[in-house]
Order: sequence, then C-alpha cells, then structure tokens
Amino acid sequence: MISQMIGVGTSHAKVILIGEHAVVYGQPAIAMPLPNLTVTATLRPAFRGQVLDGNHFHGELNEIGANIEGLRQLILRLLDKFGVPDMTFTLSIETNIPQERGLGASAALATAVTKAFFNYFNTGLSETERTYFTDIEETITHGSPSGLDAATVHATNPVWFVKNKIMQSFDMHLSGTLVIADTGIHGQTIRAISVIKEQLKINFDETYAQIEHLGSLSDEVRLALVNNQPAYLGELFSEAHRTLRSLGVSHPRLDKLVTAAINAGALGAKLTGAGVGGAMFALAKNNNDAITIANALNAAGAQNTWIQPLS
Ligand SMILES: C[C@@](O)(CCO)CC(=O)[O-]
Repeated sequence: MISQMIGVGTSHAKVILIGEHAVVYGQPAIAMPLPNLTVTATLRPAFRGQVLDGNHFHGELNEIGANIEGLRQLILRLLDKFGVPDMTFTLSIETNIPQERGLGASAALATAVTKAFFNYFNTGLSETERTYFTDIEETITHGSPSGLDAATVHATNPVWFVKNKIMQSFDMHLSGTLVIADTGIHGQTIRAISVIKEQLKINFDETYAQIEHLGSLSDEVRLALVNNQPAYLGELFSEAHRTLRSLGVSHPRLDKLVTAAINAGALGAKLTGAGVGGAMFALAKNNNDAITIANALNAAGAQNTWIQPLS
C-alpha cells in the first residue's frame, strides 16, 4: 500500500441542544457542531515504537492508561485494517476540546484518528466506515452510545437524529447566541445512563413518560429553530433541564449555572450531554447578552465559557 509521509485528520466538538438520554431510548435529538473546538491527529512513521503524543497523554500504545482503552482498541483495529499491525509510528493529538464534559471530545478524537490513518494510507473514507471506526472507540468509552456524538462531530449543520433510523442535517434560521459553560466536573456518561436505567426499573411508567416528554420537546425545538422563535426555544430548553434534573442526571453545579444564566437574562438554559457534571448552555438573544451571561456564568464558578452564534 502506498502511504503518505504523514496522515492528518481533524474533527470538532458538538453540543446536544435537546434529546440527550431520551435518544438512547429511540426518541429524537438535535445536536450541532462547535467548529471552534477542534482536534487534529497527525500520524507520522517512526523508527521505533507505537507512540501516542497528546495534551492529555503521552506514551507507548500498549502502556497507556485504561482511560483511553477505547482509543487504543481503535488504533489496533485501524492497523489491522491496513495490514500493518507492527507499524512503528508517532500519533500526535492536539485538541482544545475539554475532555469528559459532554462536548463530544472522545467521538471527535476517534474520528480525527480514523481520518489520519485513512489519509496516511491514501484511502477514501466512507461515512459508514467513519461511523464504524468511531463506534469502536465510543462503545468502549461510553458503553452503548446512541451514535449522536459520532454523527455530529463530523457534521457542518445541526443534526436531527433518531438512533439507528434518521440522521438528517437541517438549516436553522434562529437569531440567537449560545453560551456554553463547563462546570469543571467530569461528566460521567456510563454512570448517567445507568441512573436512568435504575429509574426505569423502579418506576417505569413515570420515567418513560419523562423520556417521551423529552422526545416531544425535540420536535418542538426543531420547529422553533426553523421558525426563528428564540423566546419559545428558551422555554423549551429550560423545561428540558427540569426534566433531566428530575430524571437524576443533573448536578448542583449545573443547576447553579442554569440559575445564574437565567438571572443574567438568558431566554433558557439546560445541561448538555450526559450530565452528572460536564457542561450546560444558555440561549442569549444576541451577542451582547451572551457576553453578560458568560460573565455571570464565570462569576458563578464556570471553569470556562464559549460563545457560539446560532445563525
Ligand atoms: C447521554 C447521551 O444521550 C449523550 C452523551 O453525549 C448518550 C448517547 O446519546 O449515547
């Protein structure tokens, strides 16, 4: 196989606007790309070793910590696919996506690494293959992912997603700005998913009704995005946060940031991603309001904030 001197792959973060958790049970969800938070993987041949060199880890592939087992398994599968299990290389990873905050860092990393290998071996990468390889990492890191993260870290538009059924990008026409804030606490996808599984065991009817309610909020959010109804959209986001909180996947720090955003003039706010830590976002009317809200979030203890216009 003819290879390039180096192989480069990039991908970006995502924010789930609505439908997290409910998407695991077949309800629709909407997520959008965050193009300013990116990851770049660069694969270079080396004289010895199979070395990962990233901001969050450095070392031999076989000695790397258990927290990146998903990435290790993905790389082994890629080496296998290209028939070079013993290839010696350095894989450099540069990223500004915060890890384990529900912003798609692991799916973005898996996609960037997959692209770097395909690029190195001069091979076209189909969407099916990209999803297949990204899922190898995601399944180990997150248990049984819905596929929403994997779909959105490669998208250029918002994605309407129903597990194993629909993945559709759509245009929104909303005047408004998102302010995303990091609680500084690691989100815990596997734990958060099991919180809801437990709730279903204890009280199926009520829990399932809440999951369906989140699904119906996704329908409404899509309409509000397309019809430019920011005030209504804000209410829908806040209602989703209340529902996720009553399902047990919020966190006092997330609730504090949601309240701070609303008090600072946000139209609505909610956690995003799996919750139990991680990130939240607020919807601001415009960029000026977004700055005021970001300041309020920082004052309320956010570790970091990002402003993302919606139009
Ligand atoms: C909690 C969840 O809905 C989102 C995690 O980013 C899990 C999933 O969709 O796989």
